[in-house]
Amino acid sequence: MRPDAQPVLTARGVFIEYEVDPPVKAVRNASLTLHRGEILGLAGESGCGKTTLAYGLNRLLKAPALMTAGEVTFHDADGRDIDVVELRDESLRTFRWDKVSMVFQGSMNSLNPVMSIRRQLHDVFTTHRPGMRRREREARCAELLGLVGVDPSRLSSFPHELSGGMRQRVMIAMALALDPQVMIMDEPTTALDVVVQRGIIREIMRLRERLGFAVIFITHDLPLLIEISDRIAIMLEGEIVEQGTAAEVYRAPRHDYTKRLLASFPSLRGERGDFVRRGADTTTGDAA
Ligand SMILES: Nc1ncnc2c1ncn2[C@@H]1O[C@H](COP(=O)(O)OP(=O)(O)OP(=O)(O)O)[C@@H](O)[C@H]1O
Repeated sequence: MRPDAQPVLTARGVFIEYEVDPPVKAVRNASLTLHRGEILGLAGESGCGKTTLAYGLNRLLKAPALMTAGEVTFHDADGRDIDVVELRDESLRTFRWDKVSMVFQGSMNSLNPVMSIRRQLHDVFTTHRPGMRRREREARCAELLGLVGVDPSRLSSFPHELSGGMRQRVMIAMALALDPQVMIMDEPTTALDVVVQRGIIREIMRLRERLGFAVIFITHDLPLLIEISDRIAIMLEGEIVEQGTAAEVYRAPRHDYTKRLLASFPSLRGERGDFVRRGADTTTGDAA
């Protein structure tokens, strides 16, 4: 984490329930702070509430999920604080794409199969930047694809003509389109094979360096988080039981659950950063 980093998103005392019978208390008293430009890893076993919390932070919860208590504040780059829980309609829509965007595991399957990549990327701008001229939009769409390692000639392709990894890169390009200050990534590469995963994660790290957005990166893959995160929050049964720098969590875990989680990954050796640094360092043309 950069030592002078200011908070960009804070959550305090968040409780989220699924109002089913009996009710499921999926998130209990969760508090976290995301600083500008940092990567906060959120780890924990399946069902501990990671996705529910992420949806809560981005106001994507749908019935029967309900945030029953808590505060979520976005600290905008212009100095304003935005009460995320209070956002409605247009202001909520703007917030979601402009300020905070999200990439999730199944994102790549949410591309419209009968629309070209060009049209889908252009749509983001026609909706959110109606004043943008066509030529400028086209240039920006090509630039975005280039940023995520997909050849801009792919603008003319349809989703089925791209590999899963390329489709997920397109979704990351879309999430980047409006220069968000925060990206929430929920298992963004889990459905992809390991080599493709590595390429995409390296790309995300590079983009973060270049564009300066902060990331909440959610996964049950703790070794990966230790490699890429500035700080890590560990979730257990709806609660955040431990938060610290990646080095603290790795070297001196405090909570029993964190210790068990670490012990369950015998591969946890080597220096931090190996994962991202290993292998080819640049991406040219199409990536898988
Ligand atoms: N629609 C729903 N109705 C009732 N309970 C739900 C619903 N969706 C999720 N839950 C429950 O809420 C809890 C948290 O689920 P959540 O998906 O947030 O966990 P997770 O940590 O993201 O898991 P995974 O790593 O498997 O995605 C779980 O107990 C889950 O069964």
